[in-house]
Amino acid sequence: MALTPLVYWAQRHEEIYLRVELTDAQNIDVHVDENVLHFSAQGHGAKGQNEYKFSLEFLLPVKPQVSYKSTQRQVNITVHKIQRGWWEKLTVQERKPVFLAPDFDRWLDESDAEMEIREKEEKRNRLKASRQKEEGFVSLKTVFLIVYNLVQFLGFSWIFVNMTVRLFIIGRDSLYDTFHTISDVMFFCQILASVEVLNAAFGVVKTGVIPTLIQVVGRNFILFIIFGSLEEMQHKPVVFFVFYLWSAIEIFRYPFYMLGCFNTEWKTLTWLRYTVWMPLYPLGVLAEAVAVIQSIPIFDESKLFSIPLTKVIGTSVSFSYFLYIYLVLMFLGLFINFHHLHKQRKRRFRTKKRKAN
Ligand SMILES: CCCCCCCCCCCCC[C@@H](O)CC(=O)SCCNC(=O)CCNC(=O)[C@H](O)C(C)(C)COP(=O)(O)OP(=O)(O)OC[C@H]1O[C@@H](n2cnc3c(N)ncnc32)[C@H](O)[C@@H]1OP(=O)(O)O
Repeated sequence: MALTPLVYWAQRHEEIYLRVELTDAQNIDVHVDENVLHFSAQGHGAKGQNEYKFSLEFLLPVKPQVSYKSTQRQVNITVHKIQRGWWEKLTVQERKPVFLAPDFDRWLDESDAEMEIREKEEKRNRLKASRQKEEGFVSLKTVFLIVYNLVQFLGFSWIFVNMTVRLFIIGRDSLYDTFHTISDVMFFCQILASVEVLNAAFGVVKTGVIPTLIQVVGRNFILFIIFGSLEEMQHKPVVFFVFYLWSAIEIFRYPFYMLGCFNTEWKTLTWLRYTVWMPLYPLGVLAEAVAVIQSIPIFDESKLFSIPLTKVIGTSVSFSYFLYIYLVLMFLGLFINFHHLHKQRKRRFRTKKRKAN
């Protein structure tokens, strides 16, 4: 004989929740027919293992589609009201069916339910607003990076093309006045490159702060201290080699970054960005080392940046001591950045290969 299970109910403005107390329910049949919910299942209820059944005629119209979920301990049924609203009671009968009781775990009165809706809506709005803010930030960041990379690309392209054309037209003589023709743009690009350290530090781009700092500080030291402060250095051919090697990588690196901002890739450019540094980096460090070595006697003679000591010792510490230390640091910097670039190259080509598989 079919028995009636215990049924607990609660409501929201749009739904009715029913909890049927049956463990390990099987052969469950739940449907709504002419606004009456019919339930039948086999399971373990108040009267042991048996077949359990019940019907409920709802107070107001509900949608015929019902959803239910059976767990080890109970069957949870959700019925959707056709019209949003708060019901005074669940069924049309005058007297509440004996097997039916409020589900106090889910029970809310009308004002609590409204509060719940409002809270949900507020949460949704907050989530939407934060997503919009994030999207706004992402697009602002992308515009900033595009402009930055474009300016650097134009600057370094101007340097590279200008030096190449001058080498072809003037020949070897062009090596001696590189600083006077190129340095203004180089100063501009290298000062601007300091932004890259901030980008790395604040997570604007996914890269390490140390390699970027080494790159920016290293180049600016050569540009401002070695070339910028010693007029004697400015006419030396080493300026040409340093500037040429610096700009030769940047004419690939910045357009590569720019395409990345548009989520686009040009394979040849990617290959050039992650390959050309291999010969250029050691050559660049070598050229910078030559410039530092050439500047040592000039600093010794001019005593520029030397540290005066007290009269007792009667001498000063030449800046060249710092330059010897710097030469060691340069090769340490070369090692760190070579390793970093090698890692970036492997990561780039490994992920590419994995995507292709
Ligand atoms: C701590 C104080 C130290 C004092 C040190 C004194 C010692 C100095 C020694 C100095 C030696 C320097 C010698 C040097 O000047 C010589 C030369 O430059 S010779 C010429 C050859 N040089 C080069 O090839 C190096 C060029 N430079 C670089 O590659 C970078 O500056 C470097 C930081 C070294 C490496 O770049 P990065 O880490 O950024 O690698 P990725 O390009 O793979 O980028 C990583 C991801 O970030 C995205 N990204 C980076 N920047 C941007 C950007 N501006 N816009 C958009 N996106 C960017 C990039 O797309 C990568 O993302 P994803 O992987 O998702 O694609």
